[in-house]
This record gives sequence, structure tokens and C-alpha cells, in this order.
Amino acid sequence: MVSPEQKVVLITGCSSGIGLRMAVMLAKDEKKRYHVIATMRDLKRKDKLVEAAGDAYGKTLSLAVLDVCHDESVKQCIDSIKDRHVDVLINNAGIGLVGPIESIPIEEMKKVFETNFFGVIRMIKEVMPDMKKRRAGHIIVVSSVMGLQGVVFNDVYAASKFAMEGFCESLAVQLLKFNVILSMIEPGPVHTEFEAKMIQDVKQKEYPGADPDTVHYFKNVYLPSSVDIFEALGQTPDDIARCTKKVIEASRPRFRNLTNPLYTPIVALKYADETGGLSVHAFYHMLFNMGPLMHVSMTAMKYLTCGCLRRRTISPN
Ligand SMILES: NC(=O)C1=CN([C@@H]2O[C@H](COP(=O)(O)OP(=O)(O)OC[C@H]3O[C@@H](n4cnc5c(N)ncnc54)[C@H](OP(=O)(O)O)[C@@H]3O)[C@@H](O)[C@H]2O)C=CC1
Ligand SMILES: CC1=C(/C=C/C(C)=C/C=C/C(C)=C/C=O)C(C)(C)CCC1
Repeated sequence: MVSPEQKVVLITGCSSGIGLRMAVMLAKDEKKRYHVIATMRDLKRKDKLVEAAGDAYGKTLSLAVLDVCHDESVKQCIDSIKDRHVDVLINNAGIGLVGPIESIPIEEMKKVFETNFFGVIRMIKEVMPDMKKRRAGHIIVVSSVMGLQGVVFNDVYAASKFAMEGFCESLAVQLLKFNVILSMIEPGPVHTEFEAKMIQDVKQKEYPGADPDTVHYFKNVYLPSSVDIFEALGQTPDDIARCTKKVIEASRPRFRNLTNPLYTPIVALKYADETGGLSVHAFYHMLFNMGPLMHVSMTAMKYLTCGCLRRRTISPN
């Protein structure tokens, strides 16, 4: 049962990672301010969430099936909610894709957009009209630092998150008129199945169609650097859940919320030079000239980032 004081929070992609931890953290809120509808496309994957939710399961947390790639699944789920009333919609479901574009079929690229971009739009279209009518609601989108700045060999994933940024930046203005808030969460690397799936995927794939030099740069230059960056700067899904809870509870939530103070200097390059030259050349240098030194420099970054950059993020602590 949802009490009238409780906010109904619907989260997509709760079978693992960030979505799972958000669902658990909100459902276990000390003051019981939330009723969480934790959704996933395949309920066979519910066990980890149910175990982590403990006593909250069946009380402040309920489960529902929802595949963001299917209109009917989205509609059925929202129709099953009392009065279709959702106070906070958290668009978290998403998939990654890395590798040389020469070897990625267009169909696979479309799947990334279908999930990360159209999946979010499908959710917003279903929930937003009721929020507008009620003149209340909060829509949260889990984007990424890659929605603000491209990363080599992540071309299509970054494009899907950039698309989301443009969409939300436009919509946020209209929604403000209806007292509906739109917030973006911008995590850097986070240790979840997202990372594990990427490593597994690379082990299995052959990268046909890409020339040997490109495959070499991808496998022997980019991948080790990426592993280093995850190791040096990676956050936990709980960090992202804590940041998101703060955004939900803020009296005036910000539109963009970077979660990782250690990654902020990298994003700052983009805003320091609007021609884009600084980021492109700095990334080239970091990747191709620093190579093995990347680990050292990433560790240094951990200790050197100054207070002013930390203040620009929403701290998980
Ligand atoms: N991990 C990272 O480094 C970062 C992740 N992000 C973003 O965070 C979000 C969550 O990712 P994360 O927790 O890391 O990764 P996970 O792979 O652990 O979780 C992704 C979740 O999305 C679900 N999902 C995928 N496709 C669909 C679909 N069609 N319908 C419903 N659910 C679906 C997965 O379900 P299933 O189990 O069925 O596959 C899973 O529950 C994503 O949007 C990602 O882009 C942003 C920045 C960094
Ligand atoms: C290799 C490399 C980089 C890698 C960044 C990575 C790997 C970021 C991962 C972000 C994730 C996983 C976001 C998910 O949405 C930098 C720092 C840009 C510098 C240039 C070389």
C-alpha cells in the first residue's frame, strides 16, 4: 500500500548496477518517504534486488516488468499503477557499446539508440502528460559524462547520450512552465555490470572490417587506459544512488549533476576551449603519448583535484 504522504518513484533497469542500488536506497529511506516501483525487462533477474531490499520488499518496494524498447510494455506498466500516478520517474536503463565503428553493424548501433535515447523518450511520453496536468513531478535521466564529451572508441554510446542531453535541455524549459522538474545525472566510470559486459564483449569479438592498426589501438592502447581510468576514478553504484537521492530531495534541483569530482577536470577541458581543440588534443596526448603513464597521472589526479572542482559536483557524501 502506498500512503498519501509517500512519493511514488518509478525506476527503469533495476536488475543490476545503478538502478538496483537506487531502488534499494530509496526504499530503505529512514523516514519511509518513498514507494519505489523497481522495474526490469525480465523478472527472472529479480533475485539480487529482492535480496538487497530485504524487509523493504513488498512494503516500500514493489516490482514490475518494463522493457523500455517496447511501447506496449511501457504502457502496461504505467496503466497498472494506481491513477497512473508517478511523482518521480528515474530513467536509468541503458546499454554500452565500444569498439571500432567499422566492425559494428548498424543494427547494433540502432539498439543502443533504441534503449538509451528512444527508451527514455518512450517513458517520458507515457508519464509526462499526467505530471503536466498535476503541475507536479520530477523526471530524472541517468546520462553520462559521455553525454557531455565524447570518448575515443565510444562513438555511438556517446552519441546516444549527447542526443539525450539535447532532448532534455530543450524539454526542461517547457516543463518548468508546468512545474515539472527535469534533472540529468552525469556519472563518470562506475563499477557495475556495464564495465564487466564491456570487458567480456571485447574478449569475444573479432572486430572484422577494422584494419589491424585500428584494432591494435583499440585493444592495446584504449582498453588498458580505460581499465586504468575505471580503477583510478571509478565510483560505486551506491555513490550514484546517493547523489540521485540528494537531487530528488533538493529544494531547487540543478539541471546537470556531475557525480565524480575526479572526472570533472576532464569535462572542464571542453568548457575551457569552445573550439574543441583542447579536449581533442589533450585526449590524443593522454591516449597515444602518455599510455602507460596514464595510471600514474590518474592516481595523481585523485590527490591533486582542488576544492573548486569538487564544489562543481553533487557529492555522494
Ligand atoms: N557503469 C558506468 O560506468 C556508467 C553507466 N552510466 C549509465 O547508467 C545507467 C545504468 O547502467 P549500469 O548500472 O552501469 O549498468 P548495468 O548493465 O548494471 O545496468 C543496466 C540496466 O539496464 C537494463 N536494461 C537494458 N536494456 C533494457 C531495456 N530495453 N529495458 C529495460 N531495462 C533495460 C539492464 O537490464 P538487463 O539485466 O535485463 O540487461 C540493467 O538492469 C545506464 O543508462 C548507463 O548508460 C552512466 C555513466 C557511467
Ligand atoms: C581512454 C581515455 C579516456 C577515457 C575515459 C573513459 C574510459 C571514460 C569512461 C566513462 C564511462 C564508462 C561513462 C559511462 O557512461 C579519457 C579520460 C577521456 C582521456 C583520454 C583517454
